[in-house]
Amino acid sequence: MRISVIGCGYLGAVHAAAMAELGHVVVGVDVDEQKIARLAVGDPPFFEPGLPEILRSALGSGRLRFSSDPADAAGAEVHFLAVGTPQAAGGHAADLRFVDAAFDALLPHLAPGAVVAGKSTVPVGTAERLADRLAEVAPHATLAWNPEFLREGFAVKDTVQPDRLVYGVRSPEASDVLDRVYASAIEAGTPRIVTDFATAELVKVAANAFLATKISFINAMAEIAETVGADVTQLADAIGHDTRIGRRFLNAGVGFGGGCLPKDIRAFTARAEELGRGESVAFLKEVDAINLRRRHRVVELARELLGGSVHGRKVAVLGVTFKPDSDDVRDSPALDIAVQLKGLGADVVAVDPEGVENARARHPQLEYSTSTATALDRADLVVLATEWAEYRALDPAETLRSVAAARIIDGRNVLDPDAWRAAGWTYRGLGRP
Ligand SMILES: NC(=O)c1ccc[n+]([C@@H]2O[C@H](COP(=O)([O-])OP(=O)(O)OC[C@H]3O[C@@H](n4cnc5c(N)ncnc54)[C@H](O)[C@@H]3O)[C@@H](O)[C@H]2O)c1
Ligand SMILES: O=c1ccn([C@@H]2O[C@H](COP(=O)(O)OP(=O)(O)O[C@H]3O[C@H](CO)[C@@H](O)[C@H](O)[C@H]3O)[C@@H](O)[C@H]2O)c(=O)[nH]1
Repeated sequence: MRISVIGCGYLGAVHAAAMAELGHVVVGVDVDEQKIARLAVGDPPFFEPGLPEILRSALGSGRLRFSSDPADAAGAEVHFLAVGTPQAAGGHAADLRFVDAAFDALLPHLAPGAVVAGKSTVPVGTAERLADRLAEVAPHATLAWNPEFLREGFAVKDTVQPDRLVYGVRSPEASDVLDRVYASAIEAGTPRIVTDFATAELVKVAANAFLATKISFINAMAEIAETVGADVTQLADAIGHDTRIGRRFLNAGVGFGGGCLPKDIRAFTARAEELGRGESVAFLKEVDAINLRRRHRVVELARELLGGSVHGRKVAVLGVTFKPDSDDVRDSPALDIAVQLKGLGADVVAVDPEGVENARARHPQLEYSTSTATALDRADLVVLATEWAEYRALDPAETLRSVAAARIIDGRNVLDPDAWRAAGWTYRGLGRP
């Protein structure tokens, strides 16, 4: 099939390359010419495992190209909208300017029968508004909403083998077109839910709200565990054995960040308030508040371990990305902690295998390194903030030789407290003794 993908960021670039790998003929369109130039030569502008390989393979096959001109999307049977929907400046609602601009730019290029399939995460009601506009301006085309559930770090696998497909449609024809796009996943047994626009939009934000709530639930338990000397990791293991609860997304620590969960729960709350249903999701404000408290808790612990003040003390912050295997620093708890410590006068050196460039662009006031050894050298305190494999694998005895003082805060509860204490470290986790 001929496909266009409008917006080639973390979602769109992977979607475009994966669709071409599956045999479709794809054009990726983005307003960012630098991004397009890099993608066109097989050099992804961000880190995502497996993306360079499928990108180069798809470009080599001749089935994938990139453009900054929306006119190049003309002729596609399906146009996926994958532009950003960030938190609006000064508020909590989603900023839909990019969706509207991309949609408007696409309108003159829609062939008869074309399907415009929204992938971006949007407030409920957006699809209906866009469908009404389409009916006025390009009645020969159809709108569908096809939310995306990929996780960064696993984006290629999640795109090719999604857990489920959700189509918000108004006609069986639009659903049939999407079935042809996803034929290989459907043949492999991927469940598919065909529904209306509002349900499709809500499925996406409900899924992220649930995941965020699960994380904040366990972090709330961590707060209680800290108070009574209990161990939240054992608590999570124990409740996670109940298959109704499940162990996944019960890792207590510095909390959730990224370009999705934080902004999506805030936008959901803002939209529910607009609809006069703010009370239905009022708990999401608490989910957000618990999440942000965990970052402050690390800063508090740092002060405590350094005798009341971090001023002038060297703190090695291990990790700046919001999760491992990504270079994404949007709303990253790790970076926020580094910034807060720096704001209190600490001599912070932040280290990360992939995220330093993005972090520096946002917070140039911090000192960065890509070398763990440099960061650890004569540190008064080590904060493990993002659980990259190389930080999880640190050897306590060897690490001890680099630092000025053996103090560590394990912000992700991934180290073995006994091993670190046995090597002479003052170890503090979050919600574990
Ligand atoms: N990142 C994820 O893991 C993920 C997963 C599922 C859903 N989503 C949702 O997908 C959407 C995109 O997220 P992202 O993380 O890829 O964002 P991103 O910021 O990485 O990418 C958005 C891209 O859209 C481009 N763009 C903006 N205006 C444009 C226009 N008028 N025409 C063409 N391109 C334009 C930008 O230049 C940018 O490259 C958001 O709604 C997000 O919530 C993201
Ligand atoms: O037990 C856990 C699990 C995750 N996290 C944190 O939660 C955040 C989000 O993690 P994850 O969901 O794996 O990353 P994303 O790539 O942001 O993916 C989420 O957001 C995407 C964008 O909407 C959705 O498509 C995905 O389904 C949804 O998982 C990260 O900061 C993690 O460190 C925890 O603190 N504890």
